[in-house]
Amino acid sequence: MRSAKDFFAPLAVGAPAPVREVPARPSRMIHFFDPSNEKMAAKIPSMVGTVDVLLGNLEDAVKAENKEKARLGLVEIAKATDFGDATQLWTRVNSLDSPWVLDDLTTLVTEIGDKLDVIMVPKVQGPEDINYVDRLLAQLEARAGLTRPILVHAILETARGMANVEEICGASPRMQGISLGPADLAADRRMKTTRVGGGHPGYLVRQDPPAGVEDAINADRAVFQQDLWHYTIARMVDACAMHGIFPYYGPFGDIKDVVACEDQFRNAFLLGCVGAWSLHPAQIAIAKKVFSPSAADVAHARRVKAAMGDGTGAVMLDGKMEDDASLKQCLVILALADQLSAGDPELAELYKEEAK
Ligand SMILES: CC(C)(COP(=O)(O)OP(=O)(O)OC[C@H]1O[C@@H](n2cnc3c(N)ncnc32)[C@H](O)[C@@H]1OP(=O)(O)O)[C@@H](O)C(=O)NCCC(=O)NCCSC(=O)C[C@](C)(O)C(=O)O
Ligand SMILES: [Mg+2]
Repeated sequence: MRSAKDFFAPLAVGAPAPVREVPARPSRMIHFFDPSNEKMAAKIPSMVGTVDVLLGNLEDAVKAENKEKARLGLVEIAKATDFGDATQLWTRVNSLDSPWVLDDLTTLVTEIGDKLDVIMVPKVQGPEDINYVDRLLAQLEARAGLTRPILVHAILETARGMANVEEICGASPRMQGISLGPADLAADRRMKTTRVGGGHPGYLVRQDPPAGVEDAINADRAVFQQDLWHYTIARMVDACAMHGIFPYYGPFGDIKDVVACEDQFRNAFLLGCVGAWSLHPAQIAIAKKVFSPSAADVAHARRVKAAMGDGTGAVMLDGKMEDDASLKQCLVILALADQLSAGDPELAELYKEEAK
């Protein structure tokens, strides 16, 4: 067991000191691209400033024969691109049991460690996986002479990872957040779906048989599709909140179904997630819309704040009781609105106009 006193000590001589608090930077959409795909890679420099996070993916969805090309392609893009303040650069390395991950980490940290904000680690099973990456990153950061630590993001995509999610979140001060990996998690749990995220028409609740009708069992009865991911996302959100790190919905594979994508993203937003992945340019605007509070919510939060004075007691507003706890929810919305509008003049204008 590591002593609490040592938790914030660097894990290698010469490595930068770990962060005490994970920086809360906008990350409404983590935009995935394959650096070995020349057409896709060519678009990346022009996307800087239009997305919160650009993520060079080296793992699944990159062909085995392209793993090295993807790694070197990411190095080239990172060296040639100024990401500015508005866009972060992340990567997803190959899984820890793969033949590629050691070279992924060694090459990326030593070549472009100063440009990389976060390394996403797939298929994390428990805190031991984070401990391994934590020490290795410290050694590589020291070798590269980095002055700020690279943060780590875990993907929740195994049943064991799910069972250990609290320990994973608390395994290192580098832990920045967790994303749901619904496709691998479904396979590992032996769920009987064949999709990348989203719902399923077979997972439903049916209205009771109507009374006083012949053959009531077979009568027309409304069905309500249920959310397959509710338990998983809610547990992930609690684990992240408990450790002061950020939860994210992951990918929505039905690129053409922009309506259901928006619904899935919004469920995650309402439950506490700060962002989702965009796999295709069409999903960027959806994530931006969903993970930025609406102007109406911001205006309402301001009214509650004004009505609540010193923040204690209870008041009536539009027929509803507001008190210390509803004010706290409103302050979450206002803090997010302030954070996002600081880097986005359009949002700043939207929130300002509503306030009038
Ligand atoms: C879905 C695909 C195949 C459709 O690709 P496409 O070329 O067929 O689509 P398109 O509509 O024809 O593309 C239009 C234009 O957009 C470009 N484009 C297309 N996508 C992007 C992009 N992401 N970034 C930048 N540009 C992009 C594309 O190159 C094209 O350019 P063009 O107009 O010049 O011809 C493609 O979008 C893609 O490969 N996206 C990334 C997929 C990916 O990263 N998957 C892995 C993450 S999900 C996952 O791993 C699961 C998880 C968590 O592990 C677990 O649940 O277990
Ligand atoms: Mg996966």
